Amino acid sequence: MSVIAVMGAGKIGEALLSGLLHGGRRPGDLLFTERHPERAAELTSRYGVEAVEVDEAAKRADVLVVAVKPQDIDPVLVELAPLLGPSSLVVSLCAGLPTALYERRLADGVPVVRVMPNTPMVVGEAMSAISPGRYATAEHLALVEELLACVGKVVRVPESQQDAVTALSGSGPAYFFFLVEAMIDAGILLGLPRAVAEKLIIQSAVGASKMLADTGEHPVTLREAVTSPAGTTINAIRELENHGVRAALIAAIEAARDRSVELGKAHEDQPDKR
Ligand SMILES: NC(=O)C1=CN([C@@H]2O[C@H](COP(=O)(O)OP(=O)(O)OC[C@H]3O[C@@H](n4cnc5c(N)ncnc54)[C@H](OP(=O)(O)O)[C@@H]3O)[C@@H](O)[C@H]2O)C=CC1
Ligand SMILES: O=C(O)[C@@H]1CCC=N1
Repeated sequence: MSVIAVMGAGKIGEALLSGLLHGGRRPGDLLFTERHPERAAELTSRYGVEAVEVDEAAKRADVLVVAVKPQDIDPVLVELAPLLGPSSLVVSLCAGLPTALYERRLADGVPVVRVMPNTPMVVGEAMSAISPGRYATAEHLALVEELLACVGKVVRVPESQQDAVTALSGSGPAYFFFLVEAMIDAGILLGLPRAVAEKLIIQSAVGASKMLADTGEHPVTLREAVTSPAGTTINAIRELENHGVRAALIAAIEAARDRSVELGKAHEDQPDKR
């Protein structure tokens, strides 16, 4: 089985470690790098996974998963450049960063797969989209797909769609959490105890998600089934439309896509390997 090293065990890096362990990977097949010793010790005691230095990760791992913030990528690439060759596999989870950035900065032939996952990985319900760089083969892509299938669903997309994917499903869980938060606030306004409002809304979100996933029905059909003639729901829908919620969501997701593009361009002034 491949050894996987996660570089940068923050929110998504930890979600990946924990998701892979839940999905049946053994702690001995996983490694991570982390710059704060206390955080490294905490993760090792929680998951039984070894923290290593970058050179050790590059030596021992078949797959190096880069999970640092896009703003932190430059020193990571400088560190990795002398350590990796065509037999390595780099998997980038970083929003906005194109595979071409890695290819410019690492040795010729180092295969890179760009992935946009999301945090439901911690409960085995990630949505990940994967795209190969110029040196990644069908086998590399299949390996990454198999790895991510342990922690949720996987789709293959052309890399040109990754900024849109990032805005839609990478950030997507945050939009749902935001809606849930706002709906709980509405319950408080209507005089419900907070614990009751939370229970009502969270279970409604779980039920609605399950209907979307299990029935195969279009969201419009499912919404229409809730919306009785001259009933309560249509009054709420009219207010949502009056307040431009649909347009706000479209504009929000477009802004997230634009930021992803911007994050990718921020490294263009760094020197290439030659
Ligand atoms: N959070 C999410 O929902 C998603 C995030 N992503 C992507 O995943 C990446 C990580 O995001 P997220 O987990 O939210 O961010 P975090 O800041 O939580 O995690 C990044 C981690 O990388 C560490 N780090 C930075 N530089 C190094 C280094 N040189 N060596 C080792 N560790 C390092 C950071 O340490 P320190 O604390 O010292 O900064 C931090 O622990 C980003 O590129 C993001 O675009 C993708 C999909 C979803
Ligand atoms: O907010 C971000 O930049 C990261 C990428 C997608 C989700 N979180």
